[in-house]
Amino acid sequence: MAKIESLDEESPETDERQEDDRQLTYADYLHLDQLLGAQQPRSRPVHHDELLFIIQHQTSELWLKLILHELISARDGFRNDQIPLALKRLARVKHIQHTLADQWSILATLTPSEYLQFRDFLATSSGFQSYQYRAVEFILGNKDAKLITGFDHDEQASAMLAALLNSPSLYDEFLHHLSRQGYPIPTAVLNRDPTLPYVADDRLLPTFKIIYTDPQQHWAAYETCEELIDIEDNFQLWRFRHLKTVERTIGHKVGTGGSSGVDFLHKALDRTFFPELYAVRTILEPAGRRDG
Ligand code: HEM
Ligand SMILES: N[C@@H](CC(=O)c1ccccc1NC=O)C(=O)O
Repeated sequence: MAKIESLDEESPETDERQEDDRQLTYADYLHLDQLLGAQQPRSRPVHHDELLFIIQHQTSELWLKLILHELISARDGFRNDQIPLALKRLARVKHIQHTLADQWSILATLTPSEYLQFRDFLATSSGFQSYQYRAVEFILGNKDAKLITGFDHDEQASAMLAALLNSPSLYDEFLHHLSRQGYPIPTAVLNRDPTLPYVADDRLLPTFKIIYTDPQQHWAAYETCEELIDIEDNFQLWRFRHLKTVERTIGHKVGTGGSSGVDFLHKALDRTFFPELYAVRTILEPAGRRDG
């Protein structure tokens, strides 16, 4: 993951760093000059509300960066059978997701009339080109190799997306973990091509039914399944709030990214990352009526 793991690549030797530390200020540490210099409205004359639009997106990208960092670590946790660590990571992801969902109310103060006054200056740029958003979708299992080609001009983004496309998703690693714990997981699921979108497999349902029918006996697996459901639930809330914000701002106009806009975003709501965790709800029965 080029972007994530290169954070300390350029750390100076210890002596040099101690020298620097004596003068380190708040602004230095946080690179505020770069951070606060990165809001550059394109509208002319500059429209008052473009700053809101830019900051809403930049803060979203910062939180997406942290979500990705935590999800990669959670996936490692599953891979190494470290469930408490994975759950710790997912707990933080859920808090960030709440912040991201709540933050839509700030953008909702942007009226259609205001947005239209600077929308043309955005030209063909679109949230569709957010590679960190795509990376989060990939690690959660919503893979689509076609979507990588849009980032050919950005070597680091392409490398990160290719790495995530070609490696198992969070859910793939969870299923491998369950298999190592002795839960029956079909070989076809364990050996699936990780570059393809995950496809629901009903043969997993008996395993999840066992876990959900007797949580006390299967607590770690049960708790983890529910954490994953929370993550998907929160993700869907973000998608829904995005859709409703888009609807109140541009109605059914086509998007700057060339899509149909609201209708396109509506279809994304049908995507599920963990299909069997939802499907198991339908086949659950009250305790005492356990047929297996
Ligand atoms: C008034 C504000 C916004 C409007 C009108 C808007 C509109 C749209 C539209 C129409 C699309 C479909 C692609 C296209 O044709 O452009 C889209 C996609 C997208 N937008 Fe926004 N958006 C807004 C704010 C945001 C914000 C704040 C974010 C945060 C990062 C965001 C992230 C995304 C992402 C990630 C996609 C791709 C979704 C997918 O592929 O499933 N958008 N947006
Ligand atoms: N797709 C939006 C434009 C838009 O929202 C946007 C433009 C540039 C950077 C981020 C954006 N946000 C989400 O799509 C539109 O059609 O108005």
